[in-house]
Amino acid sequence: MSAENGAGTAGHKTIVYNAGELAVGPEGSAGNDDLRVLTDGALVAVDGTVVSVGSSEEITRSYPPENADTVIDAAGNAVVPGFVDPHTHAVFAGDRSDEFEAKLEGTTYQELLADGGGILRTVRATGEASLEELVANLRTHLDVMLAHGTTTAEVKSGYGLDTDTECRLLEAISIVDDSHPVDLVATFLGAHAVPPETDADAYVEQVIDEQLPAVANQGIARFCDVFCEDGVFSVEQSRRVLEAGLEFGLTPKVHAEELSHLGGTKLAADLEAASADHLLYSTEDDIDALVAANTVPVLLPGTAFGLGESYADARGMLEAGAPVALATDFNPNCFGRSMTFTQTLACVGMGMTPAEALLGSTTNAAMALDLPGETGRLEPGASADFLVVDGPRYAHIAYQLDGNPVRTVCKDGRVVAEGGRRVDTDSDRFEAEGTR
Ligand SMILES: N=CN[C@@H](CCC(=O)O)C(=O)O
Ligand SMILES: [Zn+2]
Repeated sequence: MSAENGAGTAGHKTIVYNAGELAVGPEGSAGNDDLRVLTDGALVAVDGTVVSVGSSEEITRSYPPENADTVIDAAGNAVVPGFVDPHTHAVFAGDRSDEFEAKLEGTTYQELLADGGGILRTVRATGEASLEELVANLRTHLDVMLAHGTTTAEVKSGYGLDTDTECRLLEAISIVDDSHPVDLVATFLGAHAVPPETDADAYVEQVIDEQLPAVANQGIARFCDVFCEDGVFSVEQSRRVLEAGLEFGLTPKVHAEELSHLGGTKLAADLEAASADHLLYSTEDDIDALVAANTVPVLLPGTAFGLGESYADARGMLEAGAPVALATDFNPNCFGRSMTFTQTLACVGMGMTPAEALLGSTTNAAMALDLPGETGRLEPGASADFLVVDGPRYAHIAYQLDGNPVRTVCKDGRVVAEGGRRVDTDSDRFEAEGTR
């Protein structure tokens, strides 16, 4: 279906045509605007930037496919923007699949954590891992994310809980960002759990006095996040960390109202955080505060699904005018790397429409990461990060229950994954397997 034909002169030209539907992005600036869809659509990009979108007829007349370097005949399948996953904990070591079994038998997430399991267990395994192992693990996870359509992802530190390991995690993120097609945004999450035999207040001081200056000096993290939760960090402790992060130029994010209602959503609004994430126990009042502060609600239906909890009130948030974003929350407690499964859960579990789920996985997710306004769209000026879906309509992303509905992934106008596998951009295999 795709071909690299080496026809280029100046600038690498990419063309995709015969898209049953081409999802361009929201009609307006973002948020809850309707999704703009072109039928029998096409797109052309030069050097990784979209220069034109329109009907296949118009585009192939102005830009003949034989003059392009990367040619994709979508053969009637839908084409959508690459997904932005705005909340992951994808850099860690160790395995917690036995905790999945324990939870099925009734042990709660909080009980595991209080017993030194959960996050603290991953912290022990991560502390023993070398930088090379962390880099290799992260690459493996990103290959899977990419093959499921994620072209930009946030990755948090948070399994270090000491200065050296937190910085090592951020370094791993930076190394992989430089050498993997998925664009990464790094978040510092030193306040992810209280280390064993440590007083929470004393640990908060350590995060502020030791970890934050080292992280700021390293210059990799853009955001500072906190797990604001009963039995983890209080609203006041969270505020101290986030305000200190702001002084170092790190924009706040908050894990809020995941397991109980504590006040993290209002804290996020008060600090004009980029996002407040989880929100399973947020109230209408909390959501109004987020909307007024332009803080993006990031919902993680995979976590609720895995924990057997009720989902966040996505419909209430959309009705309140919030630009609901979606994320995988990929971590050892929620071992899901697929933004397509996330969209299925958003639709079936939270009553979002496939269009809302797609906007939540593209433009709204980009807003949660303060990315430039064109991110997550297929309009002139945007990066040519797009997916060919296995089906004629974009609704197939959320509709298909049996695997990976993403056929082809293009990053910056080049094919980087096909048939569920990452491929080498420089390879010539598309000439052999292509349509021409
Ligand atoms: N809640 C805090 N952090 C993760 C879970 C991390 C873990 O259990 O390892 C989350 O967002 O769900
Ligand atoms: Zn999280």
